[in-house]
Amino acid sequence: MHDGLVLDRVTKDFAHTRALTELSLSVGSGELFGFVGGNGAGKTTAMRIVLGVLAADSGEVTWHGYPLHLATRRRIGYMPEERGLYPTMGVREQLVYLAELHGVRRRQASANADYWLERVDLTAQGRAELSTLSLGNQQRVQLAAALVHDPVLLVLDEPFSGLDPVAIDVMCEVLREQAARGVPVVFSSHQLDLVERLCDRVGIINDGTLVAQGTVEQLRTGSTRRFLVEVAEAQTDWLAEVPGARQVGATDDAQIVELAEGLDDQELLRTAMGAGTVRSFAPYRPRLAELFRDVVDAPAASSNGSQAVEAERSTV
Ligand SMILES: Nc1ncnc2c1ncn2[C@@H]1O[C@H](COP(=O)(O)OP(=O)(O)OP(=O)(O)O)[C@@H](O)[C@H]1O
Repeated sequence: MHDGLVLDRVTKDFAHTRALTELSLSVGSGELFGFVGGNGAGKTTAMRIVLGVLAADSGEVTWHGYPLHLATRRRIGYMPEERGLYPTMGVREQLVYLAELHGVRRRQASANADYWLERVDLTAQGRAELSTLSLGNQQRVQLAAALVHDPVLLVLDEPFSGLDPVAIDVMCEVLREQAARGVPVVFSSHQLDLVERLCDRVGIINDGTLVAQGTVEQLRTGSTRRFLVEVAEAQTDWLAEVPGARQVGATDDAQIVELAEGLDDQELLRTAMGAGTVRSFAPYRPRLAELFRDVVDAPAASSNGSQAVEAERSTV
């Protein structure tokens, strides 16, 4: 049995599109899981299936080892991409209403609404109609709405979009806090620097298929075919002496070298040492943004999602 949320080989077709193909991922208790993928990759569809807004064509969603039923779904804190609050209703009034809708008693609902309004720094706007708030502040209300009923699971669709830097910090703090309380937190984002900073684990989805899943560390160290090589006073074009090696990038001081499959990295090192003074030689650890581009640009990697998932690392 797996604790927390599990999606097991979830597939979803729309009329002319396969949105998800055997998507499997898990988010354990207290884990912050970042869900990244290009536009139309299938993130929102997967989240809607977790929420029960959409039904999967096949596959299963479980919670602590059992099918996710309505009572648990009511206890999910959800921030939908299309932000579904009531524009003409007062801010505080709707937070209380939403908490009650999720089964919280009136007195507690009021206390929770006040608490979350303060946390997102909107106490002064509590009586205002939602639509009179700026978009970023409406987004802060969305966060409060996702949390006002003390959720057991948080599912947030692009929670950071449109937030100012202060609100981003508040969001990060709140997500970390919720995870520390044991709540599994899954959120999608295109801000990969934030995902990298914040998440325990990351899943990369491309065209409805999960192409990599693992800790940021696992993903970054996964591509051992690339090396950072710094050779001082090197003869020009020393790399040409190593068959199957090519430069794919550079930093200020070093070359990023990719070795073809099956070639010996020590051969690369020996040639580098013969060419000049080797100041550094290490596996190259790409940033998440770079990994993402590589994974999304590689058609072969995306065509076999299950293999990539089992490997728990990027295939690039
Ligand atoms: N209700 C729908 N009817 C038909 N096709 C849909 C529907 N909802 C989503 N799709 C299609 O399913 C695919 C996945 O869309 P989805 O919204 O899940 O992607 P996403 O990863 O959330 O993208 P974005 O980052 O742009 O929000 C897309 O090809 C989309 O056009």
